[in-house]
Amino acid sequence: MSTDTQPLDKPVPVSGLSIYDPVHLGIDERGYGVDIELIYRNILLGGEPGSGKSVALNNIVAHAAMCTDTRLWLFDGKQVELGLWKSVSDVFVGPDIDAGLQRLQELQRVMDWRYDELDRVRRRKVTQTDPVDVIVAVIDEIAYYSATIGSKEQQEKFVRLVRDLVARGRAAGVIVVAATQRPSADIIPTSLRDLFGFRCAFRCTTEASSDIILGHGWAKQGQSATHIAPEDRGIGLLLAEGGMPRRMKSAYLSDADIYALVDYAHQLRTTIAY
Ligand SMILES: Nc1ncnc2c1ncn2[C@@H]1O[C@H](COP(=O)(O)OP(=O)(O)OP(=O)(O)O)[C@@H](O)[C@H]1O
Repeated sequence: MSTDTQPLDKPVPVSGLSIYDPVHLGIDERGYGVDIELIYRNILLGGEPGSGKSVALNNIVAHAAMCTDTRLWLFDGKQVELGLWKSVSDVFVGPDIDAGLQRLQELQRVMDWRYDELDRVRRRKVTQTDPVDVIVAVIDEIAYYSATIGSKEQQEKFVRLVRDLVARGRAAGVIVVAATQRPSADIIPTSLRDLFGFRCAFRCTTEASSDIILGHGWAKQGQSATHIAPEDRGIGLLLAEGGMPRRMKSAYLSDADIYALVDYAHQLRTTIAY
């Protein structure tokens, strides 16, 4: 008889991931896994409605939720895209610009405080051995806060705060993951786009909008998300700083998968003090 079964009254041991581990996004055209090193980076995802941004985001959120060294801050204007993760998030902001601004300002203060601490101990960045949790801030959909709800002043403030977090957050352990279904110059100005180390363009209707996500000139070189067929949901061009866009298909997590992952993340976050 096997002796390695767990008595039912004993908690099942769980172990978590780290945000310093590569994050699995999907597979490329040759069938190789697409994993990204998100630590010290930010990622922007864009594409037309229904092109697969939220499915891709869920992979990143799933990884972050499984991490015992990560805080999850979710900003979801539609509430339901990231809503399944709400119970394991540390902060969840719905369609409320005041709450969005308040939380971003809080995050900015955390970042500034961390830089003061780094400066005090003469260090450049937080590392895995520091007793500091990385904060992953996921914003879906960025245009909802920057162009749809609130006053113009509030929208501009939201963009200013996001820009500052994307520009300065990385070394302080603040990672921004942002998605938009409106890849236009007013929503994603070049100065903001260029701060994202990873950019992923899902299907776009124009070469201009594909370039707004990936960077100017890629469409002319044949790298355009307009080439992705409308029925190819979940396929995108992933660009890593300094590289070539890589065609990939994101991994798909069904709602049932997400429920199971949320349960697991819940167990992790309540049994492992972090
Ligand atoms: N990687 C994938 N594998 C299989 N199906 C996918 C994949 N990505 C997307 N889909 C399908 O496409 C649908 C739309 O995807 P998703 O919700 O991610 O789009 P979106 O770009 O976030 O849309 P919106 O901008 O309207 O929020 C999904 O519900 C799913 O059926």
